[in-house]
Amino acid sequence: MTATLLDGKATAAEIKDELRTRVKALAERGITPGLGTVLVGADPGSQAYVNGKHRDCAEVGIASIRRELPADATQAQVDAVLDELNADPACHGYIVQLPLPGHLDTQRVLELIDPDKDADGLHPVNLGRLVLGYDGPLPCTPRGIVELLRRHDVALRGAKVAVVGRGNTVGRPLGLLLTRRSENATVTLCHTGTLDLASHTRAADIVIVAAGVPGLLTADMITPGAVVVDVGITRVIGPDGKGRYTGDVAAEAAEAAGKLVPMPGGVGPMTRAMLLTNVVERAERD
Ligand SMILES: Nc1nc(=O)c2c([nH]1)NC[C@@H]1CN(c3ccc(C(=O)N[C@@H](CCC(=O)O)C(=O)O)cc3)C=[N+]21
Repeated sequence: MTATLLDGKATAAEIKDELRTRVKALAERGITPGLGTVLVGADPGSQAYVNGKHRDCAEVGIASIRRELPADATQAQVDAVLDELNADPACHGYIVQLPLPGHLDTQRVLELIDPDKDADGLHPVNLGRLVLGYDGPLPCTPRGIVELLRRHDVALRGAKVAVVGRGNTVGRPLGLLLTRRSENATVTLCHTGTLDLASHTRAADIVIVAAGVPGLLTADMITPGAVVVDVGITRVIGPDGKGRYTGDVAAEAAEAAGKLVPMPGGVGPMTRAMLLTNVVERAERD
């Protein structure tokens, strides 16, 4: 069997079309949504991601506010940029590109973001709102996964979902999102240390792998026909000596799935579309 691919790139393009309409409606009210990015250092991967976000903004009519600091920026310099964006009425939401250089305090930085401008939905206040079931910006990758499944009629209500990975950006908030009353999935939150991990993934209708371990999910770990979502994105050096990104789902597991959200072309483009959505939603409340 060959899995049906759920095309995140095409779905993200649909969402961007919808956002373009909403941005036009905002323009009639004299509002231009603005997304800020803060990049510290010159890591080529991070630069590429940030460039992608600004391209996305241009496509839908969101204004880009770009702040770049050198790799040796002091904590005080970073703090000053966040103070400035928090105070800037043209900036409806912003993100600080992670990971930050090791000498900076990531927790402090994330806590300095005004929770109402937290386009990533990763501020402790917003993760707390998610726990409590209050409204707030939702984390982009979990929201993107739920939106992609919804738009492809993958039922969550009553589904058994195994999430592999308990990180703060994907696995843990995804478990919270999927168990909300509006989704009503039954979630088993696993990690690479879970005893007999395969027994949990085999029992699931939907397996979402976000562990950052290339090839972790093998064919014997799923029930044939299951829905499989690959969230892994790890840079590896190929046999040709060139760098490339690889997911957490082994090729044979991708074959055995009924539906597959692939990497690339799946969760990544949806994450970016949800970042734009968070900013437009915030601007609509102006
Ligand atoms: N504060 C913060 N927020 C983030 O959301 C954040 C971050 N830091 N640090 C790094 C990770 C990684 N990330 C990706 C988003 C999209 C793709 C993506 O669109 N990938 C394409 C392939 C690459 C491309 O075509 O550009 C795909 O999967 O098809 C990848 C990775 C967001 N991150």
